[in-house]
Amino acid sequence: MNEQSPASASPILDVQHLNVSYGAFQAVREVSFSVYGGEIFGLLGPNGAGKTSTLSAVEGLLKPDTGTITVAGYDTRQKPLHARANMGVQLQATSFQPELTIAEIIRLFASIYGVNLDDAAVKEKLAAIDLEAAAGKKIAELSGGQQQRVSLIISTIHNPQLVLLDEPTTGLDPQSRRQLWERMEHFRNNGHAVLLTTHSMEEAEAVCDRIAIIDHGRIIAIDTPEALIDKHRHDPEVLKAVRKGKVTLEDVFIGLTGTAVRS
Ligand SMILES: Nc1ncnc2c1ncn2[C@@H]1O[C@H](COP(=O)(O)OP(=O)(O)OP(=O)(O)O)[C@@H](O)[C@H]1O
Repeated sequence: MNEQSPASASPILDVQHLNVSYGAFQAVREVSFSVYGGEIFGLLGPNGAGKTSTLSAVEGLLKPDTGTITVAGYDTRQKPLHARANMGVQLQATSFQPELTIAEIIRLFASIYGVNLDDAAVKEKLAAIDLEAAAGKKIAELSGGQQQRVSLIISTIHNPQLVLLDEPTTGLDPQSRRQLWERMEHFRNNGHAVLLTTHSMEEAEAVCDRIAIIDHGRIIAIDTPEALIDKHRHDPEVLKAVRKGKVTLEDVFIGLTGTAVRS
């Protein structure tokens, strides 16, 4: 497995031997991976594989049974506030105050993070995602894609080293999806680390520098999308999954995780 990234020597996110349970059910089993600065890392897996549980443990929303997680060198259990200050988490539109305008919401979150944003800075942030005209609107007045873009601005308002995105492009049209990809690439190119979950193999191939495939709570492969395709292109199960002659990441994914629909 390609555990090392050439981008940077010490990881911004380091997850080691993570185990997460809900009562007697173990959802995450011995999951270990690292995400480096200058890298977009994708967590892929069938429904119920344990992706959101892993992300929630990183975010500090649920307590792992065992394992260590460090963000920018801070252990999330020993130094939760330091770790939290170095990560940006994408919130759902329902988390935003419905009575406030977009500009007010951005200013509110900026003040929570101790970031001073004047009118011009808010305008600049909105302009960067083509939402200048939405400054005076309420969140419910925006489309799903526009809401996702606002959410991304807010999650990165404190310039965190790590950005965590749980299925950030689900339901977006190709234009909105590409704009979000560009924002992710912008963070990556500025040395930040991006961790995202996705069910889109096309997305993983297009933007992820490395991916981990997780199934039944365990990581079964970590590598660049290209290396995974190369390594598994002759596997019988992958060849069975090929649809139009050319082996894709989705064929490899199906080859490795099987065709059974998860309950
Ligand atoms: N709060 C909970 N209580 C009990 N079981 C849970 C809870 N949250 C998740 N699970 C179970 O843990 C397993 C992993 O769920 P998780 O949401 O992490 O998967 P996922 O890979 O994000 O799935 P999806 O792609 O469907 O979002 C699933 O079997 C799920 O039913």
